[in-house]
Amino acid sequence: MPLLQPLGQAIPLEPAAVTKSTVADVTAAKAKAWIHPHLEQGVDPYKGRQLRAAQPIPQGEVVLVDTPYAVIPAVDDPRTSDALLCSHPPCSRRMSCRADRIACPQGCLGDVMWCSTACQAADHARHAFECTWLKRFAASIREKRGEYEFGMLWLIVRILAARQVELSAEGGESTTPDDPADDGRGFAEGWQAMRSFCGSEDSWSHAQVRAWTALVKKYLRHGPVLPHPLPDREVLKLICQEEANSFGLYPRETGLYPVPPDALDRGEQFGAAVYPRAAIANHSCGPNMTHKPDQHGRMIFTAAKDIAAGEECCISYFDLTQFTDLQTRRERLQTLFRFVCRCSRCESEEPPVEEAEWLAMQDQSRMESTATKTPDTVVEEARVLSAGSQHLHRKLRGREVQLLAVGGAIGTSLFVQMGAVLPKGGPAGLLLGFAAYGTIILAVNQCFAEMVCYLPIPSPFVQLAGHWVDDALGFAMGWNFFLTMALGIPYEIVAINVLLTYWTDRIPVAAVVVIVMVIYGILNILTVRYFGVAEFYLSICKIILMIGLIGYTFVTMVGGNPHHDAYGFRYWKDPGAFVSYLAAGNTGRFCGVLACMIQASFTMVGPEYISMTAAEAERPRVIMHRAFTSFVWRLMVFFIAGALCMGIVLPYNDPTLAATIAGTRKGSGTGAASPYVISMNNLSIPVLPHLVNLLILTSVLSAGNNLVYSASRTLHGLALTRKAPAILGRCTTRGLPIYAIALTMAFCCLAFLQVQHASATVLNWLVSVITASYLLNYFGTCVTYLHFYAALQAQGVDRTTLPFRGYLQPYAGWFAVCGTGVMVLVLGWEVFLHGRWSIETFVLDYAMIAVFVVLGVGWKVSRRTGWVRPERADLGVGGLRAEVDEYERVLGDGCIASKRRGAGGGGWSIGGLSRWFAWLR
Ligand SMILES: C[S@@+](CC[C@H](N)C(=O)[O-])C[C@H]1O[C@@H](n2cnc3c(N)ncnc32)[C@H](O)[C@@H]1O
Repeated sequence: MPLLQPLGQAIPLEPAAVTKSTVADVTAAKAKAWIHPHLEQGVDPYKGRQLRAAQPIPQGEVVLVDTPYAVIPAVDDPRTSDALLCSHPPCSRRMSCRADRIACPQGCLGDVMWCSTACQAADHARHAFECTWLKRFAASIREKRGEYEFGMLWLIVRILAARQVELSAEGGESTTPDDPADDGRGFAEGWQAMRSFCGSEDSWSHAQVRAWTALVKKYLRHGPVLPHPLPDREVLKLICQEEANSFGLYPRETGLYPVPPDALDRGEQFGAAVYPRAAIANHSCGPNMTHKPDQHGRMIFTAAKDIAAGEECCISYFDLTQFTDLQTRRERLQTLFRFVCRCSRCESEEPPVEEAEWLAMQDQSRMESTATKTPDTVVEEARVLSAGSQHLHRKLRGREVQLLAVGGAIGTSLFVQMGAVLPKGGPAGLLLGFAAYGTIILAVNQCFAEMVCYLPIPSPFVQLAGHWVDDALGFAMGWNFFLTMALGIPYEIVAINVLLTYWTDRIPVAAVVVIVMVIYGILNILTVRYFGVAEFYLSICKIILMIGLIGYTFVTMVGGNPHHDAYGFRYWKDPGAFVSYLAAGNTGRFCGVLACMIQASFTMVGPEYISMTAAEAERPRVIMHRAFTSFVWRLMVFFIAGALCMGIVLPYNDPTLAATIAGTRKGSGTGAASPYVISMNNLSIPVLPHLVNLLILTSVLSAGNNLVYSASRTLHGLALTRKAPAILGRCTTRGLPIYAIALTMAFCCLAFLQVQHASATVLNWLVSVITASYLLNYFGTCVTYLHFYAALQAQGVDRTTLPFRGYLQPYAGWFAVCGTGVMVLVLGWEVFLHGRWSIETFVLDYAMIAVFVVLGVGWKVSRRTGWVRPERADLGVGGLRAEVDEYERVLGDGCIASKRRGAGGGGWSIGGLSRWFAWLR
């Protein structure tokens, strides 16, 4: 909805608040519109008409006073309301419930009142036009459609009434379109001005236009109840224009910028109106005019700063005290006004061009299908594609989401790192540890799924924590997520070094780190154009590699190896299935399984990767639903099967594995960290170990590059939402968030730790810190879920109406909170055992908890953020849910899908590979 806010929320306010207008000295109370002599009209190629200063206008001067063409009150209960407005438009004064008020003798509607008999008499002809309509429809529209739609329809009826009055004054003759009733400066008046308003059917979504068409047919058709001359189509156009141009009337001024720290919001809406001249003002998030209605409903624009000659004069369409960061402002404008703001403030805060390149790259893969679409289809798609996605484009299909999510979730840890706990747990301990942690990640997945399917928006778990629990939790989770990725970069660099030593250990460690840093720097600074395409292929490689390794295990265990040794489950018997780790007997076995569970909490990830694609999924609820239900099972197969295979191909006491973990052996070949590669060498298999090592190496290299990109953009996003220093939001002229990239790249330096310490030791350090970050992210998300669940209950929302309903909730949520909470607490359990205290291990395992708490508490105290009570939680997240609902409804009608099918669109078409991955639906 545009300037008119939902009327049902209107609450009477103190009349004194409006009477403090400063314009009294500019024009007498009964005066008509007044335009500053230096104000003129212009045209902007993107925004359309605009107001601008022909000559300077000093701060504090009134720029425009405009009288409403039509105005309605926003009323809860007319008997007690102080928000009633005198129905005679030129008066439109606000009336207290204690004042004498004259009601309609026909009793058409309680909201219709006049302040005096003179106003009633003067308004006779105009009111006669609406009276029958109000009597006939007002109550039923209010009841069936709600206050908001009633307000909109009534405003249209009042516009038609004003037109009728004009026509009778003109003796029934309409002014011709070529006869603009303006004042010599191009400012049209009356109906003529109304018809020049922007806003047509094309500006609104298909579903919205259909809904309005139905309203026109039912309530606004010309006839005896509503004797106007316009055909339905013209009335529909009028609605589109009214929605794009009407003003909400608020007691305090809108648009003071920069917003003073102690600024009040603009108060409760008491009415809505359309103004012939004021509607020409465009929006700016850093406006140079404030606006406020006076006690006669006239709209007053005042210069909030000195306005230079030639400068555009803008107001703010929403309350700047409430919508502060780029994302929420954009969301607001998109939801209510359906345009992307091009003001200088937004442009300076815009995300870097690189992000646009990443999106454009995704577009490339669809060019084939787009080329065959009709212009209609493209327009239709463009109209709805960004719904709820906050300006990301909804273009990813099911299998692309699956591939990107699988690709993000499997990598170094599954191929290499898991082997580190085989000597601690043994093959059965490894399998059990992964299966046990699997139950926790399943519960975590249930929580992610229910919330993300409900609100598939960008970075959902970070945004929703801020909206539904406390902004401080959102802040801590945002930074924690950044750190998870940033610390992952040196982890990948160290892993590259370890994998390289398979071929040679002659390259100095520092040289490897520097070379990789240079590669990442160049790739991230020069271009990201081919980044997504590369990720797509690499994800496929990773999946093929994992399937290949499972196949390798099966083939070799049944004797398909150069030794013709059908070793089967031999290593489960010799040296054994379990290891008694750190203690004898069952206690030791339990400790072994626990160590494997902790490794699993580093390796088994996934729900967050699905969530990160939510805002770009084409049919978000269908795709997310499918992805969450099927993907985790598929992933569990990879992880559980991976744990099983690792325990089959290698005995837990393999000397090469032990030496690699300890970092004690030198010499070519000993850095073959992957248990699979070690096993291939043990079986004297030629070539294959080199190939597998190479494949692992490329996937690790790409993972690090991906992390530099994602972490720097997350940091940039935090800066734009004022959750990080503003300098990190700055971009180069090419739109590169250079400071965010620089800070992210600084984390690479941690990889230099290998110069002093064994690579395996550094890997373990980083794994400890990152594992804590992962777990804290899950913990925060599951806490958010429990709040979401409580809010649904408190607000009477039936969970059966949700797009995804998790099993066993809220118990699964509690299990996930407890499971991840306990895992975070036991991460460093070994140091508490007798004789194993190590300050270094303790700090590495628990530092992230301290960071998380300090971040959250610091933000809470400094920003005085509030804990959101379930009954007050905004489940719609500022209209985003409604946007997604509408988008899904349009898709449900087959609007896009059928047109695409008709156009022969074929999904992700890189080399036709998607056909081979059809099973990833
Ligand atoms: C109330 S009208 C303003 C006058 C309008 N430019 C005209 O030609 O009549 C609102 C419309 O102006 C455009 N607009 C206003 N502010 C804008 C901005 N900051 N960026 C882009 N478009 C804007 C949008 O199309 C919006 O729907």
